[in-house]
Amino acid sequence: MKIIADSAIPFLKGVLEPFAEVRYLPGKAISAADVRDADALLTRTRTRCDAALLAGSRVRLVATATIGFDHIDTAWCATHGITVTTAAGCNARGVLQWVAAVLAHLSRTQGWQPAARTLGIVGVGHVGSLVKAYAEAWGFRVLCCDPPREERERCGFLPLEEVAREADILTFHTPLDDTTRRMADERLFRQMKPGAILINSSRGEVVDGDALLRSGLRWVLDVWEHEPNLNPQLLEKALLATPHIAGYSEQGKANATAMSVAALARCFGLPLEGWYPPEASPSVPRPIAWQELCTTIGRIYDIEAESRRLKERPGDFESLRDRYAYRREYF
Ligand SMILES: NC(=O)C1=CN([C@@H]2O[C@H](COP(=O)(O)OP(=O)(O)OC[C@H]3O[C@@H](n4cnc5c(N)ncnc54)[C@H](O)[C@@H]3O)[C@@H](O)[C@H]2O)C=CC1
Ligand SMILES: O=C(O)C(=O)[C@H](O)COP(=O)(O)O
Repeated sequence: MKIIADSAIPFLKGVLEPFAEVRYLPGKAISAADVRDADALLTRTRTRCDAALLAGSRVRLVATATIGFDHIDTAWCATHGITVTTAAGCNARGVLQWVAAVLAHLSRTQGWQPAARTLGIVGVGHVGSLVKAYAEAWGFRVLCCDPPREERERCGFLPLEEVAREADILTFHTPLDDTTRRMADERLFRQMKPGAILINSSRGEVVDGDALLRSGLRWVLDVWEHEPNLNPQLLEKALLATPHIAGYSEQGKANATAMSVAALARCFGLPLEGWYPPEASPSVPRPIAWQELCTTIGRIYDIEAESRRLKERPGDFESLRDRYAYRREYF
Protein backbone atom coordinates (compact mmCIF):
# COMPACT_ATOMS: atom_id res chain seq x y z
CA MET A 1 0.00 0.00 0.00
CA LYS A 2 1.25 3.49 -0.84
CA ILE A 3 0.20 6.77 0.77
CA ILE A 4 1.05 10.30 -0.34
CA ALA A 5 0.87 12.74 2.57
CA ASP A 6 1.27 16.50 2.78
CA SER A 7 4.57 16.99 4.63
CA ALA A 8 3.07 19.82 6.73
CA ILE A 9 0.53 17.55 8.46
CA PRO A 10 1.99 17.41 11.99
CA PHE A 11 2.22 14.38 14.31
CA LEU A 12 2.04 11.96 11.36
CA LYS A 13 5.58 10.79 10.71
CA GLY A 14 6.14 7.16 11.72
CA VAL A 15 2.47 6.38 12.39
CA LEU A 16 1.61 4.81 9.04
CA GLU A 17 5.02 3.40 8.11
CA PRO A 18 4.41 -0.04 9.72
CA PHE A 19 1.54 -0.55 7.25
CA ALA A 20 2.41 1.34 4.09
CA GLU A 21 5.02 3.07 2.02
CA VAL A 22 4.51 6.75 2.89
CA ARG A 23 5.84 9.60 0.78
CA TYR A 24 5.70 13.12 2.26
CA LEU A 25 5.53 16.02 -0.18
CA PRO A 26 4.77 19.74 0.12
CA GLY A 27 1.03 20.15 -0.57
CA LYS A 28 1.51 22.55 -3.45
CA ALA A 29 4.00 20.23 -5.15
CA ILE A 30 1.89 17.04 -5.19
CA SER A 31 1.42 16.12 -8.85
CA ALA A 32 -0.50 13.56 -10.93
CA ALA A 33 2.74 11.61 -11.37
CA ASP A 34 3.17 11.43 -7.56
CA VAL A 35 -0.31 10.02 -6.92
CA ARG A 36 -0.56 7.69 -9.96
CA ASP A 37 0.44 4.54 -8.02
CA ALA A 38 -0.83 5.68 -4.61
CA ASP A 39 -3.82 4.18 -2.77
CA ALA A 40 -4.52 7.15 -0.52
CA LEU A 41 -3.84 10.85 -0.33
CA LEU A 42 -3.64 12.69 3.01
CA THR A 43 -4.03 16.31 2.16
CA ARG A 44 -4.56 19.91 3.35
CA THR A 45 -5.99 22.98 1.66
CA ARG A 46 -2.89 23.46 -0.49
CA THR A 47 -3.51 20.56 -2.92
CA ARG A 48 -6.28 20.86 -5.51
CA CYS A 49 -7.77 17.36 -5.62
CA ASP A 50 -9.59 17.06 -8.93
CA ALA A 51 -9.52 15.18 -12.24
CA ALA A 52 -6.24 16.83 -13.23
CA LEU A 53 -4.56 15.30 -10.15
CA LEU A 54 -6.43 12.03 -9.70
CA ALA A 55 -7.61 10.76 -13.12
CA GLY A 56 -5.92 7.48 -13.99
CA SER A 57 -4.50 7.00 -10.48
CA ARG A 58 -5.37 4.12 -8.18
CA VAL A 59 -6.26 6.48 -5.30
CA ARG A 60 -9.29 5.18 -3.34
CA LEU A 61 -9.25 7.64 -0.45
CA VAL A 62 -8.66 11.37 -0.20
CA ALA A 63 -8.60 12.35 3.49
CA THR A 64 -8.20 16.06 4.17
CA ALA A 65 -6.84 17.10 7.57
CA THR A 66 -8.95 20.26 7.42
CA ILE A 67 -12.54 21.36 8.04
CA GLY A 68 -12.97 23.06 4.67
CA PHE A 69 -13.00 20.89 1.56
CA ASP A 70 -13.47 23.39 -1.27
CA HIS A 71 -10.06 22.25 -2.60
CA ILE A 72 -11.58 18.84 -3.41
CA ASP A 73 -13.82 18.12 -6.39
CA THR A 74 -16.13 15.90 -4.36
CA ALA A 75 -18.54 15.30 -7.27
CA TRP A 76 -15.73 14.03 -9.49
CA CYS A 77 -14.38 11.84 -6.69
CA ALA A 78 -17.86 10.36 -6.04
CA THR A 79 -18.30 9.38 -9.67
CA HIS A 80 -14.83 7.83 -9.80
CA GLY A 81 -15.08 5.64 -6.72
CA ILE A 82 -12.86 7.79 -4.50
CA THR A 83 -13.96 8.19 -0.89
CA VAL A 84 -13.47 11.70 0.49
CA THR A 85 -13.24 12.33 4.22
CA THR A 86 -12.83 15.60 6.10
CA ALA A 87 -11.81 16.48 9.63
CA ALA A 88 -15.15 18.08 10.52
CA GLY A 89 -14.90 20.42 13.48
CA CYS A 90 -11.25 19.54 14.17
CA ASN A 91 -9.97 23.06 14.72
CA ALA A 92 -13.24 24.90 15.50
CA ARG A 93 -11.99 25.81 18.98
CA GLY A 94 -8.79 27.20 17.45
CA VAL A 95 -10.90 29.49 15.25
CA LEU A 96 -12.99 30.46 18.31
CA GLN A 97 -9.79 31.56 20.02
CA TRP A 98 -8.72 33.57 16.97
CA VAL A 99 -12.14 35.32 16.97
CA ALA A 100 -11.79 35.90 20.72
CA ALA A 101 -8.35 37.50 20.19
CA VAL A 102 -9.84 39.74 17.48
CA LEU A 103 -12.76 40.83 19.70
CA ALA A 104 -10.49 41.49 22.70
CA HIS A 105 -8.20 43.60 20.46
CA LEU A 106 -11.13 45.60 19.04
CA SER A 107 -12.58 46.20 22.52
CA ARG A 108 -9.24 47.43 23.88
CA THR A 109 -8.33 49.65 20.95
CA GLN A 110 -11.83 51.08 20.39
CA GLY A 111 -12.90 51.35 24.03
CA TRP A 112 -16.17 49.41 24.09
CA GLN A 113 -17.55 46.56 26.19
CA PRO A 114 -19.46 43.59 24.67
CA ALA A 115 -22.85 44.77 25.98
CA ALA A 116 -22.56 47.80 23.68
CA ARG A 117 -22.08 45.73 20.51
CA THR A 118 -24.22 43.56 18.23
CA LEU A 119 -22.27 40.63 16.77
CA GLY A 120 -23.65 39.05 13.59
CA ILE A 121 -22.62 35.44 12.88
CA VAL A 122 -23.02 34.05 9.37
CA GLY A 123 -22.77 30.25 9.36
CA VAL A 124 -23.59 28.61 12.69
CA GLY A 125 -21.93 25.21 12.39
CA HIS A 126 -18.98 23.90 14.42
CA VAL A 127 -17.19 27.26 14.53
CA GLY A 128 -20.18 29.63 14.48
CA SER A 129 -21.92 27.72 17.31
CA LEU A 130 -18.87 28.07 19.55
CA VAL A 131 -18.55 31.77 18.71
CA LYS A 132 -22.28 32.23 19.44
CA ALA A 133 -22.12 30.49 22.84
CA TYR A 134 -19.02 32.35 24.06
CA ALA A 135 -20.07 35.76 22.64
CA GLU A 136 -23.49 35.51 24.31
CA ALA A 137 -21.82 34.64 27.62
CA TRP A 138 -19.50 37.66 27.20
CA GLY A 139 -22.55 39.92 26.86
CA PHE A 140 -22.70 40.65 23.12
CA ARG A 141 -26.12 40.89 21.49
CA VAL A 142 -25.75 38.03 18.99
CA LEU A 143 -27.75 37.67 15.76
CA CYS A 144 -27.31 34.63 13.55
CA CYS A 145 -27.81 33.74 9.90
CA ASP A 146 -27.72 30.13 8.68
CA PRO A 147 -30.45 29.40 6.10
CA PRO A 148 -29.76 25.64 5.85
CA ARG A 149 -30.10 25.24 9.64
CA GLU A 150 -33.08 27.61 9.82
CA GLU A 151 -34.82 25.53 7.14
CA ARG A 152 -34.18 22.30 9.08
CA GLU A 153 -34.53 23.45 12.67
CA ARG A 154 -36.62 26.67 12.68
CA CYS A 155 -34.26 27.98 15.37
CA GLY A 156 -34.96 31.71 14.99
CA PHE A 157 -32.00 32.58 12.77
CA LEU A 158 -32.44 35.63 10.55
CA PRO A 159 -31.93 36.46 6.87
CA LEU A 160 -28.43 37.69 6.00
CA GLU A 161 -29.55 41.25 5.19
CA GLU A 162 -31.28 41.63 8.55
CA VAL A 163 -28.22 40.47 10.48
CA ALA A 164 -25.96 42.69 8.35
CA ARG A 165 -28.15 45.78 8.95
CA GLU A 166 -28.02 45.37 12.76
CA ALA A 167 -24.43 44.21 13.23
CA ASP A 168 -21.60 46.36 14.53
CA ILE A 169 -19.34 43.37 13.86
CA LEU A 170 -20.18 40.69 11.27
CA THR A 171 -18.20 37.44 11.29
CA PHE A 172 -18.29 34.78 8.54
CA HIS A 173 -18.10 31.03 9.27
CA THR A 174 -19.58 29.36 6.18
CA PRO A 175 -18.04 26.82 3.85
CA LEU A 176 -17.07 28.07 0.38
CA ASP A 177 -19.62 26.82 -2.14
CA ASP A 178 -21.94 28.17 -4.82
CA THR A 179 -24.28 29.68 -2.19
CA THR A 180 -21.53 31.51 -0.30
CA ARG A 181 -19.02 32.61 -2.98
CA ARG A 182 -18.97 36.42 -2.72
CA MET A 183 -22.04 36.42 -0.47
CA ALA A 184 -20.46 39.47 1.16
CA ASP A 185 -20.70 41.83 -1.79
CA GLU A 186 -21.40 45.46 -2.63
CA ARG A 187 -25.16 44.99 -2.19
CA LEU A 188 -24.69 43.58 1.32
CA PHE A 189 -22.13 46.20 2.31
CA ARG A 190 -24.57 48.99 1.33
CA GLN A 191 -26.99 47.70 3.97
CA MET A 192 -24.44 47.66 6.79
CA LYS A 193 -23.78 50.42 9.33
CA PRO A 194 -21.04 52.80 8.18
CA GLY A 195 -17.78 51.79 9.84
CA ALA A 196 -19.09 48.36 10.90
CA ILE A 197 -16.40 45.68 11.09
CA LEU A 198 -16.34 42.59 8.89
CA ILE A 199 -14.37 39.57 10.12
CA ASN A 200 -13.57 36.74 7.72
CA SER A 201 -11.93 33.48 8.76
CA SER A 202 -13.94 31.21 6.42
CA ARG A 203 -12.53 31.43 2.90
CA GLY A 204 -11.30 34.52 1.06
CA GLU A 205 -13.72 34.04 -1.83
CA VAL A 206 -16.75 34.45 0.48
CA VAL A 207 -15.99 38.21 0.50
CA ASP A 208 -15.68 40.46 -2.55
CA GLY A 209 -12.43 42.23 -1.67
CA ASP A 210 -12.69 45.01 -4.27
CA ALA A 211 -16.20 45.87 -3.06
CA LEU A 212 -14.96 45.80 0.55
CA LEU A 213 -12.29 48.37 -0.31
CA ARG A 214 -14.98 50.73 -1.64
CA SER A 215 -17.46 50.05 1.19
CA GLY A 216 -16.58 52.42 4.05
CA LEU A 217 -16.50 49.38 6.34
CA ARG A 218 -13.52 48.18 8.38
CA TRP A 219 -12.23 44.62 8.33
CA VAL A 220 -10.15 41.87 9.95
CA LEU A 221 -9.07 39.07 7.61
CA ASP A 222 -7.45 35.67 8.11
CA VAL A 223 -8.38 34.34 4.67
CA TRP A 224 -7.88 36.06 1.34
CA GLU A 225 -8.91 35.83 -2.28
CA HIS A 226 -6.06 34.37 -4.37
CA GLU A 227 -3.87 33.24 -1.44
CA PRO A 228 -0.93 33.65 -1.18
CA ASN A 229 -1.11 36.73 -3.45
CA LEU A 230 -2.89 39.22 -1.21
CA ASN A 231 -4.47 42.44 -2.43
CA PRO A 232 -1.99 44.99 -0.96
CA GLN A 233 -4.70 47.57 -0.22
CA LEU A 234 -6.90 45.07 1.62
CA LEU A 235 -3.85 44.04 3.63
CA GLU A 236 -2.68 47.54 4.44
CA LYS A 237 -6.09 48.80 5.53
CA ALA A 238 -7.05 45.71 7.57
CA LEU A 239 -7.42 46.38 11.31
CA LEU A 240 -5.77 42.98 11.76
CA ALA A 241 -4.42 40.66 9.07
CA THR A 242 -3.31 37.06 9.63
CA PRO A 243 -2.05 34.37 7.21
CA HIS A 244 -4.90 31.80 7.23
CA ILE A 245 -3.98 30.46 10.64
CA ALA A 246 -7.22 31.01 12.58
CA GLY A 247 -7.52 27.26 13.12
CA TYR A 248 -3.84 26.65 13.88
CA SER A 249 -4.11 25.40 17.45
CA GLU A 250 -2.02 22.46 18.65
CA GLN A 251 -5.15 20.51 19.56
CA GLY A 252 -6.87 21.41 16.28
CA LYS A 253 -3.94 20.03 14.31
CA ALA A 254 -3.77 16.91 16.50
CA ASN A 255 -7.51 16.32 16.01
CA ALA A 256 -7.14 16.75 12.24
CA THR A 257 -4.29 14.24 11.99
CA ALA A 258 -6.13 11.75 14.23
CA MET A 259 -9.29 12.02 12.11
CA SER A 260 -7.32 11.47 8.90
CA VAL A 261 -5.57 8.42 10.36
CA ALA A 262 -8.96 7.08 11.51
CA ALA A 263 -10.31 7.51 7.96
CA LEU A 264 -7.36 5.51 6.58
CA ALA A 265 -7.84 2.84 9.23
CA ARG A 266 -11.53 2.45 8.33
CA CYS A 267 -10.97 2.45 4.59
CA PHE A 268 -8.03 0.01 4.53
CA GLY A 269 -8.64 -2.00 7.70
CA LEU A 270 -5.52 -0.76 9.52
CA PRO A 271 -5.31 -1.37 13.29
CA LEU A 272 -5.16 2.37 14.04
CA GLU A 273 -8.76 3.20 15.02
CA GLY A 274 -8.70 5.47 18.09
CA TRP A 275 -5.08 6.57 17.55
CA TYR A 276 -4.31 10.09 18.84
CA PRO A 277 -0.93 11.89 18.80
CA PRO A 278 0.59 11.00 22.18
CA GLU A 279 2.67 14.18 22.24
CA ALA A 280 -0.33 16.55 21.90
CA SER A 281 -1.55 18.07 25.14
CA PRO A 282 -5.29 17.67 25.75
CA SER A 283 -7.79 20.44 25.07
CA VAL A 284 -9.38 22.04 28.15
CA PRO A 285 -12.77 23.42 27.04
CA ARG A 286 -14.23 25.66 29.74
CA PRO A 287 -16.14 28.92 29.98
CA ILE A 288 -13.99 32.05 30.25
CA ALA A 289 -15.18 35.42 31.52
CA TRP A 290 -14.63 38.46 29.26
CA GLN A 291 -12.24 40.13 31.75
CA GLU A 292 -10.17 36.96 32.08
CA LEU A 293 -10.08 36.61 28.30
CA CYS A 294 -8.89 40.19 27.86
CA THR A 295 -6.10 39.82 30.42
CA THR A 296 -4.87 36.37 29.28
CA ILE A 297 -5.27 36.03 25.52
CA GLY A 298 -2.25 38.19 24.65
CA ARG A 299 0.03 35.87 26.62
CA ILE A 300 -1.09 32.85 24.59
CA TYR A 301 -1.52 34.57 21.25
CA ASP A 302 -0.11 37.96 20.23
CA ILE A 303 -2.37 38.62 17.24
CA GLU A 304 -1.15 42.21 16.92
CA ALA A 305 2.48 41.12 16.44
CA GLU A 306 1.34 38.48 13.98
CA SER A 307 -0.60 41.07 11.98
CA ARG A 308 2.42 43.41 11.91
CA ARG A 309 4.63 40.59 10.61
CA LEU A 310 2.25 39.79 7.74
CA LYS A 311 1.84 43.46 6.83
CA GLU A 312 5.61 43.95 6.77
CA ARG A 313 6.29 40.78 4.73
CA PRO A 314 3.22 39.69 2.74
CA GLY A 315 5.51 37.62 0.51
CA ASP A 316 6.13 35.35 3.53
CA PHE A 317 2.43 34.31 3.65
CA GLU A 318 3.10 30.60 3.09
CA SER A 319 6.29 30.42 5.13
CA LEU A 320 4.55 32.11 8.11
CA ARG A 321 1.99 29.30 7.93
CA ASP A 322 4.56 26.54 7.42
CA ARG A 323 6.70 27.67 10.37
CA TYR A 324 3.75 28.39 12.68
CA ALA A 325 4.09 27.74 16.41
CA TYR A 326 0.67 26.16 16.99
CA ARG A 327 -1.24 27.95 19.74
CA ARG A 328 -2.42 26.14 22.87
CA GLU A 329 -6.19 25.99 23.33
CA TYR A 330 -6.85 27.14 26.88
CA PHE A 331 -10.64 27.49 26.89
N1 LIG B 1 -9.28 30.16 8.70
C1 LIG B 1 -9.11 28.93 9.14
O1 LIG B 1 -8.03 28.57 9.60
C2 LIG B 1 -10.25 27.97 9.10
C3 LIG B 1 -11.29 28.17 8.25
N2 LIG B 1 -12.35 27.30 8.25
C4 LIG B 1 -13.47 27.59 7.35
O2 LIG B 1 -14.64 27.80 8.14
C5 LIG B 1 -15.72 27.14 7.53
C6 LIG B 1 -16.77 26.80 8.58
O3 LIG B 1 -16.31 25.81 9.47
P1 LIG B 1 -17.30 24.96 10.37
O4 LIG B 1 -18.10 25.82 11.25
O5 LIG B 1 -16.53 23.88 11.00
O6 LIG B 1 -18.23 24.33 9.24
P2 LIG B 1 -19.64 23.64 9.44
O7 LIG B 1 -19.89 22.89 8.19
O8 LIG B 1 -19.72 22.96 10.75
O9 LIG B 1 -20.64 24.89 9.51
C7 LIG B 1 -20.91 25.71 8.42
C8 LIG B 1 -22.27 26.30 8.62
O10 LIG B 1 -22.52 27.22 7.55
C9 LIG B 1 -23.87 27.07 7.18
N3 LIG B 1 -24.11 27.59 5.84
C10 LIG B 1 -24.00 26.94 4.66
N4 LIG B 1 -24.36 27.75 3.63
C11 LIG B 1 -24.69 28.93 4.20
C12 LIG B 1 -25.13 30.17 3.67
N5 LIG B 1 -25.30 30.35 2.36
N6 LIG B 1 -25.38 31.19 4.53
C13 LIG B 1 -25.19 31.03 5.86
N7 LIG B 1 -24.79 29.87 6.42
C14 LIG B 1 -24.53 28.83 5.59
C15 LIG B 1 -24.15 25.59 7.31
O11 LIG B 1 -25.53 25.33 7.41
C16 LIG B 1 -23.39 25.24 8.57
O12 LIG B 1 -24.20 25.31 9.72
C17 LIG B 1 -15.08 25.89 6.86
O13 LIG B 1 -15.85 25.41 5.79
C18 LIG B 1 -13.75 26.41 6.41
O14 LIG B 1 -13.83 26.88 5.08
C19 LIG B 1 -12.41 26.23 9.11
C20 LIG B 1 -11.37 26.00 9.97
C21 LIG B 1 -10.19 26.82 10.01
O1 LIG C 1 -9.49 23.51 8.44
C1 LIG C 1 -9.60 24.34 7.52
O2 LIG C 1 -10.56 24.37 6.73
C2 LIG C 1 -8.55 25.37 7.32
O3 LIG C 1 -8.71 26.33 6.62
C3 LIG C 1 -7.28 25.07 8.04
O4 LIG C 1 -7.21 25.39 9.34
C4 LIG C 1 -6.08 25.54 7.28
O5 LIG C 1 -5.72 24.42 6.65
P1 LIG C 1 -4.24 23.99 6.21
O6 LIG C 1 -3.34 25.13 6.34
O7 LIG C 1 -3.87 22.87 7.12
O8 LIG C 1 -4.44 23.56 4.83
